[in-house]
Amino acid sequence: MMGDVSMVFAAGMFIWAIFGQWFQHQFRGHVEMYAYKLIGYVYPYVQINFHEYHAEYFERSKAYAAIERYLSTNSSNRAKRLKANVVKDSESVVLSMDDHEEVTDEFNGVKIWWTSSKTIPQMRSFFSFRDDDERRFYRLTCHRKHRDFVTNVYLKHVLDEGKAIAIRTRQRKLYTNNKSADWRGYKKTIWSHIVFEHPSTFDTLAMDPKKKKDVLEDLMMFSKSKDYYKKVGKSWKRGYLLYGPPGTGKSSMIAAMSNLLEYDIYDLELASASDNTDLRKLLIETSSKSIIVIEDIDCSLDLTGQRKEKKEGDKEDEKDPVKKMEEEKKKKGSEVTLSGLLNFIDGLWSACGSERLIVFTTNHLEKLDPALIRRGRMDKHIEMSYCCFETFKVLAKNYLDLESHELFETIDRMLGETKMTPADVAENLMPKSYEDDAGVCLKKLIMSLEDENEKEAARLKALEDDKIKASEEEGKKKKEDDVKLANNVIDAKENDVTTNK
Ligand SMILES: Nc1ncnc2c1ncn2[C@@H]1O[C@H](COP(=O)(O)OP(=O)(O)OP(=O)(O)O)[C@@H](O)[C@H]1O
Ligand SMILES: [Mg+2]
Repeated sequence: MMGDVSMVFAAGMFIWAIFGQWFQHQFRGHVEMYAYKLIGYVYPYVQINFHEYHAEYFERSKAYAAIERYLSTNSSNRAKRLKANVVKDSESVVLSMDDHEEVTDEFNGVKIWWTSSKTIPQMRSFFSFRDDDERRFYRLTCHRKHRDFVTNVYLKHVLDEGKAIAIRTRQRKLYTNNKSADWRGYKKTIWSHIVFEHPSTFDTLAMDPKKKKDVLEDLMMFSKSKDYYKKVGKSWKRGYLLYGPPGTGKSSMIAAMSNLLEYDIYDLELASASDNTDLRKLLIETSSKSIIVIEDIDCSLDLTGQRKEKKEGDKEDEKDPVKKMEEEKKKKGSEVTLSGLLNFIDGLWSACGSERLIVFTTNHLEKLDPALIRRGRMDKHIEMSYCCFETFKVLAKNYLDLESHELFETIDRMLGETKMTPADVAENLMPKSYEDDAGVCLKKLIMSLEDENEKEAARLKALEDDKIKASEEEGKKKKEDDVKLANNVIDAKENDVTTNK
């Protein structure tokens, strides 16, 4: 009997030895699970962690960055220990919560606790991409009963606020694709940039008030129409064509647009883009909330010419592919074609970003290919023209702080007769010495206008003289021709007479 018992016991020990570990593991798992459940019943709070880096992404988490911004603005005055950071590319200092600091936020009567923490991994990975492997995270704690409110409403509010703060505090940039400024250390960047600070605004921009209001409303409408564009199935972008003589404020208008909407500017030099693929790469690298500018589009490339050239050369190319290769090799500089540019503006790739303006400027509207400026590509055509009295009044207000003056009437009349660009008017209105008061500046402008008037009159007279001279010469030539013809007829008759004899 004892023998049987000991055998059963030994077998039990044997089975335990084999499965014990497994049982232990399972058992511990169960205990932990129930412990958490128990804590769940007793501990009424929910915690959510937001890590700075996700395992599979090298990029910093956008949510973490947004929370950081939100907390630094909303709670940095409440936290006792702060961390100061100098924002890259700027001189401003941004304060944020220090590690292991806790702040309380209240939203719609709901209390939320935020702590900032970090974990240091036990084993540092051998191939570490980042300098320090500390994993920072923000931990949100809220009451269990507010869980849905916090995850659905509060977090959205935090992320939206964080995004808005980033836009408010960011410095706008002016990018260029000029090749000479292309190299940064070891890494080639397609766009290089400087901080954009241009003082031009819609207040300082002188143009017909009606036109200005129209442009302003158009821009504001665009910036608020995200949902509308989605509804109608259009990508959220808009094309503006600014045309007019040099010095009428086209570039100033672009700066004013950027200042109004707080968009970055990408100044695209078509001649620096080597081909259509390069152009596409440039497009992909632009960010949302930006203005892509191509200045003097008529001079940038002979786009129409290139297209015609290709059409004419097509048959030849088919005949002789070697010749084609040679020609291509010979071609230096940019190979951007009109179709490449059209694709850039509204091809499939152009939809990869959102909230973008594309602005073309030109001095010669008539030189542009109609396909390039049709509505849908260049949705709004804005003419910047010579200075009229309304334009002058804005300039007088800006440059001389003047709303009315006895000389205004004369200037009004003269501007009606003479064409002068706002740039020239502005130059005349600018005081050149400390003694120059408003009256002196206005007189200077009147003198300039008179000069221009005289020049214009002289030009017109010269034109008229040329015309008269040309018609006189034509008349003279006609007379000479008539005489020659008459002489020829007489000669012919005389010849007839002698032969008949
Ligand atoms: N409409 C305007 N309102 C205010 N200032 C203007 C205006 N037009 C020109 N100016 C002044 O003249 C200068 C030149 O203007 P701007 O560079 O904007 O002209 P543009 O139309 O871009 O000329 P271009 O065709 O040669 O590029 C600006 O610095 C600005 O001070
Ligand atoms: Mg310009």
